Amino acid sequence: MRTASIARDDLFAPAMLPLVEDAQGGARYWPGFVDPATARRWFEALASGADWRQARRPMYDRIVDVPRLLAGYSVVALPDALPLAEMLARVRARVPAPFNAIGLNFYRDGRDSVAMHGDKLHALREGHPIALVSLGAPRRMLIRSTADHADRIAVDLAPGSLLCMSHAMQTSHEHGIPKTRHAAPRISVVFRVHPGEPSPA
Ligand SMILES: O=C(O)CCC(=O)C(=O)O
Ligand SMILES: [Fe+2]
Repeated sequence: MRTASIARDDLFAPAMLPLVEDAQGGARYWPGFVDPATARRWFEALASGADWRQARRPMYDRIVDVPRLLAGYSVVALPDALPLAEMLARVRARVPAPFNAIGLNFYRDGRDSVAMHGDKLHALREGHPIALVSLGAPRRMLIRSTADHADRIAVDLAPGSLLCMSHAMQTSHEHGIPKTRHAAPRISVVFRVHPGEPSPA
């Protein structure tokens, strides 16, 4: 397993780290996408102001809580009280895609997680990437090849970082945030291009 971990104050840290290569840009990671004060301000505003909900899903013969809180917004109806329009503009300046949907995940502690998965292709417009901003405490993401699970990368997603994953990678690879012993709260904000929704100009 390769591990991509970069200290925030590492003067020699690269601005962008390629994690996976493919014809659509693969996975690229910007550890210092925004400054720490901005990342803190975004975290506080979203933690207290987003419309968090506890989703439930069937697992075998039971209904269980999804192990994290979720929120979601269309970019045509962003609440003024949240910094999502500002975040969208910053993300689009780095990753120019017509993002029209924003999904948020709240990992309250180390027990919250997301299982290894590829994002659902029917919910993504062909050819467009996914951009993911991390806020709050760092958490480790695992990325592995769907064909060869031993081919794995671990990246410690830092607050204020941006991870961009190609559309093609949602079938060639899986990603997830495993449970961990100790973790302070983290929010991830995921920008996607949904097929059925209007896109901004
Ligand atoms: O929280 C993360 O960094 C990953 C979230 C994710 O994979 C998803 O929302 O599909
Ligand atoms: Fe995902």
